[in-house]
Amino acid sequence: MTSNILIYGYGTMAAAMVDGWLHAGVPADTITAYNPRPKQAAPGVRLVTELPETQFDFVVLGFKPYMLADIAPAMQAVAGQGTAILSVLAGVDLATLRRSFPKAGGVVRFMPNLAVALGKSPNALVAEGLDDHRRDQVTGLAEMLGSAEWLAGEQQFELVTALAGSGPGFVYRFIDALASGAASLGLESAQAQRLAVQMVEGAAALAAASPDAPGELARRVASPGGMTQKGLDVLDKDAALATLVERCLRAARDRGVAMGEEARKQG
Ligand SMILES: NC(=O)C1=CN([C@@H]2O[C@H](COP(=O)(O)OP(=O)(O)OC[C@H]3O[C@@H](n4cnc5c(N)ncnc54)[C@H](OP(=O)(O)O)[C@@H]3O)[C@@H](O)[C@H]2O)C=CC1
Ligand SMILES: O=C(O)[C@@H]1CCC=N1
Repeated sequence: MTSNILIYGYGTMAAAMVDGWLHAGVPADTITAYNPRPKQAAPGVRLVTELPETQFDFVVLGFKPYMLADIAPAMQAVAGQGTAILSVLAGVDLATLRRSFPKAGGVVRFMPNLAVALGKSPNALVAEGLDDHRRDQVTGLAEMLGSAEWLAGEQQFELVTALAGSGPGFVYRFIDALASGAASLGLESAQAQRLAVQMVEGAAALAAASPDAPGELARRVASPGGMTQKGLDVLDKDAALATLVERCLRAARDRGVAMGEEARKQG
């Protein structure tokens, strides 16, 4: 792919996407990163602190959602008819993006997670105004970072963001809880953390490779009358874990809806 890409706001998420694209073979000299303050960019990537005056094929919005209304006016020069806007901004809907970039060729909500750096992120996508060629290119850019998960509509985008975008944060909490629980029960803490991380990596790889659902895999781990079932009984009592996780996803989703509302009012 020879398209040129502007990263607008080179923070944690955008830098991880750049790492993923470089790892997948995107030439570094096709990527320009704009950040208002100087930063170390990935090798070969041009980092600028003044916005270039040229137009780009893709512009990735990598700043915080609440900044959109202040930033968009200054961006019109880089986002013309030939530009697709790729927004990772949590909560910000297509209509707000469209209003913010009326001259752009199309707008895309592109929701990744930090595993993009390893090419292992599910990437949720919805778009407006893209022609078929651009849509194929967006699919290709997403697949380089993991997978391209086009959604039929935008209604559940905040829930998908809570699950697949925020999700690593929730899994890290669970890994932490496993490690600190084992440490409280007597295991050396660095060893507990190592074991917890490797166990989750293997368990996720097995779930990804298996045709069976996670529930069935859990059943297989739990030998009848054995240890695992006793542990699962604790998680399952009064649907404790399921209830907690649903509350967690609802809270994250509702915050996304609220952030989108704020961006809509400002825009
Ligand atoms: N972190 C994650 O896992 C995920 C994040 N997202 C989304 O990614 C976006 C960025 O989040 P994240 O990377 O975590 O946050 P960061 O704070 O790491 O990144 C924000 C970036 O925006 C830059 N910035 C600040 N002001 C401006 C400006 N006026 N113009 C251009 N850039 C500016 C910051 O520069 P400086 O550091 O110099 O202030 C920084 O590089 C958010 O919209 C979030 O919703 C989506 C999915 C997952
Ligand atoms: O916490 C956030 O708002 C962003 C969206 C998904 C992950 N991080």
